[in-house]
Amino acid sequence: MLTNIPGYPRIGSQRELKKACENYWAGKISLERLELTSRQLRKENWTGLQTAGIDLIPSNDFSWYDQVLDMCITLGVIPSRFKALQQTFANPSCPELYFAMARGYQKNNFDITALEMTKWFDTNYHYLVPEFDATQEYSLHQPKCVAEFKEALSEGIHTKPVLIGPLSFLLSGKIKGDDLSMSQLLEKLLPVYIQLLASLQQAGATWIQLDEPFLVTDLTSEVKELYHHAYTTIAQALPSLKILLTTYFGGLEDNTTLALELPAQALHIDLVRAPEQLDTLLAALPEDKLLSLGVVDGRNIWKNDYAASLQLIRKAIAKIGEDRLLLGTSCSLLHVPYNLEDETALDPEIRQWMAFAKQKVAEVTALKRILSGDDTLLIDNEAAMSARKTSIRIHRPDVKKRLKGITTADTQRHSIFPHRQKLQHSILQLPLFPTTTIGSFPQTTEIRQLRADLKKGTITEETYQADIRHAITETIYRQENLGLDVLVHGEFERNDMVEYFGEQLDGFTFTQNGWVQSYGTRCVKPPVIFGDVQRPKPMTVGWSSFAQSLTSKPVKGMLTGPVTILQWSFVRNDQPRMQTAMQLALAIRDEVKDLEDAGITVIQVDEPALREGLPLRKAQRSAYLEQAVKAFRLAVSTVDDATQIHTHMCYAEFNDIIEHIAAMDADVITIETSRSQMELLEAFANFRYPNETGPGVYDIHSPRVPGVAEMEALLHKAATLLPLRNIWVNPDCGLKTRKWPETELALRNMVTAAKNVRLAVSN
Ligand SMILES: CN1c2c(nc(N)[nH]c2=O)NC[C@@H]1CNc1ccc(C(=O)N[C@@H](CCC(=O)N[C@@H](CCC(=O)N[C@@H](CCC(=O)O)C(=O)O)C(=O)O)C(=O)O)cc1
Ligand SMILES: N[C@@H](CCS)C(=O)O
Ligand SMILES: [Zn+2]
Repeated sequence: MLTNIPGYPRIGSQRELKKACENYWAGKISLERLELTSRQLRKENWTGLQTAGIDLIPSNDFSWYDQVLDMCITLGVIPSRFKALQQTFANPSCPELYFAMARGYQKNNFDITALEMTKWFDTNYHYLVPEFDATQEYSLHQPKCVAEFKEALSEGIHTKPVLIGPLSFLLSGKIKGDDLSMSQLLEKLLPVYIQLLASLQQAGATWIQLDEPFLVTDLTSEVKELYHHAYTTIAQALPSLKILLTTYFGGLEDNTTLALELPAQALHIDLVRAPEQLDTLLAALPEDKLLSLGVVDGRNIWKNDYAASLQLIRKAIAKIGEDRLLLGTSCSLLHVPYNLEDETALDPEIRQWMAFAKQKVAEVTALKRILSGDDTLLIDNEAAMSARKTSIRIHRPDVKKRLKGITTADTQRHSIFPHRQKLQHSILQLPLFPTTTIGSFPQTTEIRQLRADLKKGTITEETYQADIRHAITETIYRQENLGLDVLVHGEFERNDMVEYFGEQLDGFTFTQNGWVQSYGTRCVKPPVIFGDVQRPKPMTVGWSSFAQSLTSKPVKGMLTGPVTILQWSFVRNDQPRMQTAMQLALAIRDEVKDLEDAGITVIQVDEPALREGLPLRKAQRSAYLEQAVKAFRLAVSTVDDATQIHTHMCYAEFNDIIEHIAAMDADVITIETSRSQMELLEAFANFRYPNETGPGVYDIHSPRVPGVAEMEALLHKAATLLPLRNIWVNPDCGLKTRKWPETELALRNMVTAAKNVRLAVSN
């Protein structure tokens, strides 16, 4: 039985890659230095996996920014707006084009927007969306997967190159224009894929992993046909290729036959998300196919329950024999932190229930050793499992009792929206097209350093608080000078919009170095929910009240919603997720009430991850959405009609969930729309969404400063889609990743654009 890891984290155990890339962008280090760090990180991963005893060690799971973008560059899927830049930087080893596609490019007389970015399935990882159009001609460009395979070989390590499979690549992208069908596109891409696979084979690769996570989603018959066509064509062109067709994040369900019919030598399945699929697969597996069992959870940080895993593995052995089985993690370990050994401050009781990437790899090999008779490993594991089940740290009867007592009235505002809107307009007295921001302002090195100093003990809590108050004061004045209508305090006291709340709630613990890549060089440190959640005391009221005391303009209270806290944490797996979400909702509800009592008239409860949590299968979606909406409503419905509730969402498509967005009944929703040129707003228009809406007018992921005319045009477009009195003006998302100069310029342009549009509509 071979052991198989579908992918490993790449940011570096001490975030070395993040630092190297950011220093390269800032001109502080050379390309050679960035490449050196990258090579060191790859080598560390490969040797670590080899030492652990893994047979199928992934390569090409490394990326400077994103693996989907890597594939775009490799196959030449480059939007026409980058062509001139491509010619300017003709040297293939120059990463200027690569980073420009990721981050936009606004220098040397170029002004090019980045590729759109969106969620990778139901994860907090974001990928860059490939743009396909009829004019593109595809060909192989700098195939990094070949280079990395050879690099590993030169280190004496034979790896398994990992590529996104042709259909998942195609389905993760957007076809621009009506003159290119999916099948035409596939016809153009396939020869280049084949050429790429042939190059890998020529370089000596044996197993090649093709990731096809779309196989766990609902597929049309056209797409199923394309799957057949693509894989048959590849197999005919390269009959000796050993393809490990890899699925994850769910079960194959109605795509089981399809997945088994595709000519691949092995199929990887996720038995953490969908253990029930094992029986079907074992019964239907063709005799010449191998099955890779993903039994160790690649999406969470809990220790593997060996007894449960062994039951699945033994069943598979009994049916098809050890030789036809591979054993591994459910998906790439990209979604978990590197190494639990680095966590010296974790409570030892909770720590013994956990496993990070390095420990998960060890779990895979341990399972194999137990199968060959090493029972000691099993005994330790059983002790950890039973300690967790019986720990008194987990259960709080008062929380469970409060949850049981929730009534429908607790999830409903007192009056319907039109009544609330009238009241709020008369109190807030805002102009048409009111301007606001989404909450965070630049988290400068100085602000982050303050927190680092506080942690190290080199400054006192008093100094920290005074310096944060100073940052808030400056930011309130900056916003007043810019002429914004509804202000924010800037979120300077927060390391992260979820971790900050996790640190203050009971039932959570948090790590020192549990970083996980979110997009590009941006990482998050998800807190860990291990038990019943409760708010011991107010979390944000002091900062919000202070900010409000500085100005006569409304300052939005700023909270993270229950579904987003759930989605961006590592969640306990001993009760249904939605039960945890409702506990979180009660904690946020208490905070909302305290903010209102403190005189905050506008309160924003962010739910950017509401869509991320959507089940991948349509049949399970409405149940999830009903519960998610209920959790949001429970969190906010405690307020009076006069208090304006905002919510915010980014990285979301709204077409298929718009009725649930409406059911959230937030007085104002701000959304990310600029990268898609307001395309996302059409869902709101088609549904005649009744409440107020702030479609983002500029992309905050890029340092690029949008011009007044550009934002004005977007607002005019919004005005054709929504009632004028309902439109707010704001960026796509928070500004924490930006620098102050570009932020001020962009916001000044945004306020001018709003003023121009006000004038235009009043004439
Ligand atoms: C809105 N988004 C978020 C998502 N998920 C979250 N959990 N949070 C989000 O905000 N998902 C969707 C999007 C993804 N977007 C982002 C945007 C920005 C970041 C980001 O900026 N990440 C930071 C790390 C943030 C943080 O926790 N900072 C801490 C520690 C900072 C640090 O590195 N300190 C240094 C010392 C100080 C220094 O020299 O700078 C150190 O420890 O070495 C803090 O501020 O205290 C990032 O840099 O990646 C993430 C997702
Ligand atoms: N209030 C948060 C929302 C991010 S999705 C921010 O502004 O950063
Ligand atoms: Zn956002």
